[in-house]
Amino acid sequence: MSIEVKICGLSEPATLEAALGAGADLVGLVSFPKSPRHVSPEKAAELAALARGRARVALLLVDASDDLVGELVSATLPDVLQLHGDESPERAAELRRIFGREVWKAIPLGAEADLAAAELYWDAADRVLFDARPPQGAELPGGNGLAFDWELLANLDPARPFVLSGGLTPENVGEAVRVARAKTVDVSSGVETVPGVKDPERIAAFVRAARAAGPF
Ligand SMILES: O=C(O)c1ccccc1NCC(=O)[C@H](O)[C@H](O)COP(=O)(O)O
Repeated sequence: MSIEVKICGLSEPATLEAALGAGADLVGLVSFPKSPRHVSPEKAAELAALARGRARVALLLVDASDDLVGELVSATLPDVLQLHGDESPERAAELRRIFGREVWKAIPLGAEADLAAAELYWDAADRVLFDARPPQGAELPGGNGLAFDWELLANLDPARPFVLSGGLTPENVGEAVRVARAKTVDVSSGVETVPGVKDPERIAAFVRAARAAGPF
């Protein structure tokens, strides 16, 4: 099975097309106003329509209300709700039940002890997305371009459906996949020239490098 690739934080039709053309399996649309990748419901609807039938669409949410989730789901018809805030297992399960979408829960990893949090979500969510724990006081809960020690995942039950994320780049994704034994990878900063500006060549290079790394 080839490595599944998600390109996150797409905000313009041209770079979304670049991700689709590169063969991304999923595209991520961020709804978080503090993010340089934030898109309005209208822009998200435009981008999701371009992706439909060509890649799955993940909606990035941070402790969003039912009203906001409902507005965004109606606008984008996403395949995945990725929860990147402090959503509890109960909230994750509730959103999955209400909106009938796959739910991925982001778990910040800084040390081995952080893995325990993932155990709470394997039933409540469809996948756990391991991302680097942001520094204290960071503006963003994700999209920081920070990597964690991939060895932390080396002993994870390979049957667990997880996504490897955090500080990945075209240059390091191969090693990351092999060390973490990841089947799915996710990137945002590593395919940008400046925060929020995706680079088509780096997107293509990332997809190529990820595909070349698997299957292991
Ligand atoms: O990307 C953002 O700006 C963002 C903002 C708020 C919550 C989540 C966000 N991104 C979530 C993602 O899935 C990113 O791809 C993931 O955190 C990895 O980011 P990076 O380390 O920049 O590749």
